[in-house]
Amino acid sequence: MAMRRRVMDLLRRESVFRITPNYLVGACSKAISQSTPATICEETNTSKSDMLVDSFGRQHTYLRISLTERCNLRCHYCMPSDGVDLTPNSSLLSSDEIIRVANLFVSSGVDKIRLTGGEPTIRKDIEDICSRLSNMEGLKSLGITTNGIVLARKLPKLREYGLNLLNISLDTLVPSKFEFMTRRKGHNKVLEAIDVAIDLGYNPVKVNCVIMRGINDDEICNFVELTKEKPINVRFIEFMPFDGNVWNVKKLVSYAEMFDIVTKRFEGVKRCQDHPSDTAKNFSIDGHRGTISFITSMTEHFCGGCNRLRLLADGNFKVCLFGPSEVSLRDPIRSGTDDDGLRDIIGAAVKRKKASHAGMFDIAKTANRPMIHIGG
Ligand SMILES: Nc1nc2c(ncn2[C@@H]2O[C@H](COP(=O)(O)OP(=O)(O)OP(=O)(O)O)[C@@H](O)[C@H]2O)c(=O)[nH]1
Ligand SMILES: C[S@@+](CC[C@H](N)C(=O)[O-])C[C@H]1O[C@@H](n2cnc3c(N)ncnc32)[C@H](O)[C@@H]1O
Ligand code: SF4
Ligand code: SF4
Repeated sequence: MAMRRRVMDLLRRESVFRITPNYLVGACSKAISQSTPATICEETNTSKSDMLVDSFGRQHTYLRISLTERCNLRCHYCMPSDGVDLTPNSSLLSSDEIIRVANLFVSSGVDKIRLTGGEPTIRKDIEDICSRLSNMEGLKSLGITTNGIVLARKLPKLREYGLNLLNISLDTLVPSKFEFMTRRKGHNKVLEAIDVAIDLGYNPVKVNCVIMRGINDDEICNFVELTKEKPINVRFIEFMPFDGNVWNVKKLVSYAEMFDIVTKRFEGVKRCQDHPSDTAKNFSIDGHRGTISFITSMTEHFCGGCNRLRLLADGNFKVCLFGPSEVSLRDPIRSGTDDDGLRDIIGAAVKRKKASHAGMFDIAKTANRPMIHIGG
């Protein structure tokens, strides 16, 4: 039975990955480019549906799926110091439920899915989920955002199962600071994961770095230095407020300030052409193999080009990272609602999406979930 499923998987994958079957991409030789999603799937004729267009005309094509509320780290900026309430396992979406919901989105025009969490790599059925998602007709990119702790070991298989976008979070190059920021050990494992990802051909490997004043703002130039030799994209992220993360405007280092720090030290910093739905403002630096970016959610939001929706591990659907409103898809699924009924619920929530977030001071006062529940 297992063998039959594997053969069926391979056959299906071959028919989806007609341009470059993923398992035929040479392990080290061929880059998995984030800008050429054709390496994972050819263009399909998936129709875009009104369900995913909001009242401001934004078409949502990117679904972030949180696979778990659990994590093997405890980052101060994400996880409240006294932990979070965990949803009982029976109330989390099963892999079949995730695939059913993802299918609804992909058949309505979503072409990019990112897995997140908590820490998505600790979910036991992650390989099965990746394999089933990457086989979906119409899905062009399947990504993950991960802390990298167990990635070096798991990445070859995940890549084989269709994972073609990789963002790894690393906030410091100093091991003792890593232990302070994450309340756990493992700095060397994250560095190893970045190198394994480069060797496997992910290009660029995106490195997410949340900058907090007095904690790691002194390392900005060291991270930029890293892009000289490594083909990575270091993304400096403005610290954002979420429930329990003791955000404070004094700890926020703005895009303007970070940019100033970088350009005072490095010459030849040039703005790249960004995609309208990018979260990041991207820059190349003369003579560097890698690039740098800034994610400016607080001081220069990018809501006008927003194409993102979120499915949380407990089955709640969230149309905005900072919007408190959520609607359960799990409950209707478990009470027998058919696909049309689910589409109605999703479409109505999308239509209620606001034009932009409320501004950093209002966000800081609004009840939302802890970041670890939302997944970024
Ligand atoms: N304000 C805002 N921030 C976001 C959104 N999506 C992601 N982020 C933040 O951007 C940072 C990086 O998130 P990632 O998980 O790497 O996702 P991404 O930036 O969409 O990644 P790419 O697909 O590589 O562009 C995190 O701090 C996220 O919380 C969004 O829709 N709005
Ligand atoms: C919530 S994590 C989940 C995925 C995975 N555990 C990881 O850390 O990459 C997703 C992203 O959100 C970022 N993040 C978490 N809390 C944040 C905050 N308060 N402000 C800005 N980014 C944050 C993390 O650095 C990470 O890149
Ligand atoms: S940022 Fe990621 S690694 Fe850190 S606590 Fe949150 S979910 Fe875990
Ligand atoms: S804050 Fe909300 S509207 Fe703005 S980019 Fe993020 S998810 Fe989209």
